[in-house]
Amino acid sequence: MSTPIFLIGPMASGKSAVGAILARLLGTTLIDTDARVVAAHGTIPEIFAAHGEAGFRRFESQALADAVRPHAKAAHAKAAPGIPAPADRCAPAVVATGGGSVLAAGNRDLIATGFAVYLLTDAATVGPRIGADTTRPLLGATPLESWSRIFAERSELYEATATLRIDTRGRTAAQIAEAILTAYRDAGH
Ligand SMILES: Nc1ncnc2c1ncn2[C@@H]1O[C@H](COP(=O)(O)OP(=O)(O)OP(=O)(O)O)[C@@H](O)[C@H]1O
Ligand SMILES: O=C(O)C1=C[C@@H](O)[C@@H](O)[C@H](O)C1
Ligand SMILES: [Mg+2]
Repeated sequence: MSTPIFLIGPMASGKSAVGAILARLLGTTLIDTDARVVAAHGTIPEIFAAHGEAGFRRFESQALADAVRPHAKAAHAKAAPGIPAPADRCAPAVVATGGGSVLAAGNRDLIATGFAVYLLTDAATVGPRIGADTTRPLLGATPLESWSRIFAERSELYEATATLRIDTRGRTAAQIAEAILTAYRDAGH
């Protein structure tokens, strides 16, 4: 089983958009943990309203664990004597994480089992993307101020969790996906 690719980074950095292109390049479909949480539990604002941020984080951790479970199973089978190794050529899982997934140590440990790509960006770049945002409850009434504060709080966690950091500023999602694929291959995956 190939090493899974995890995309990490702040809200609107492009994890879902880049992930969809990267997955297509690799011949697989994107696993978007936010989308899985929404499919199972309702919209993100609804979840925050009903269960608080803590409830959302529990669903997020579960979605992340479910995303990597097939990989962990295959890695175990490979190590177990007498069990044939799974095909090595299957496409790696591409996982777009939620922006706050790095907050929990358990999530960071899971992400560290794969190739973790930090999509670096800044307030000037995401400003136009989050201006009228109603889908990200943490951004509230002053999205850019909230984004900047949250980014400052988490920046070190993104850096520490990443295998690779990509500066996404001034690049299209397609260019970023291509750069990740090249780095992933260069790293021997
Ligand atoms: N490199 C890019 N250039 C231009 N637009 C981009 C780029 N990357 C993403 N976008 C756009 O920015 C918006 C936010 O991107 P996306 O939803 O992928 O962010 P995200 O990191 O998944 O955010 P979240 O953490 O909230 O899930 C989307 O409209 C997307 O199409
Ligand atoms: O950065 C965050 O805390 C979040 C990012 C989004 O991906 C969603 O997971 C949610 O809006 C929270
Ligand atoms: Mg996303």
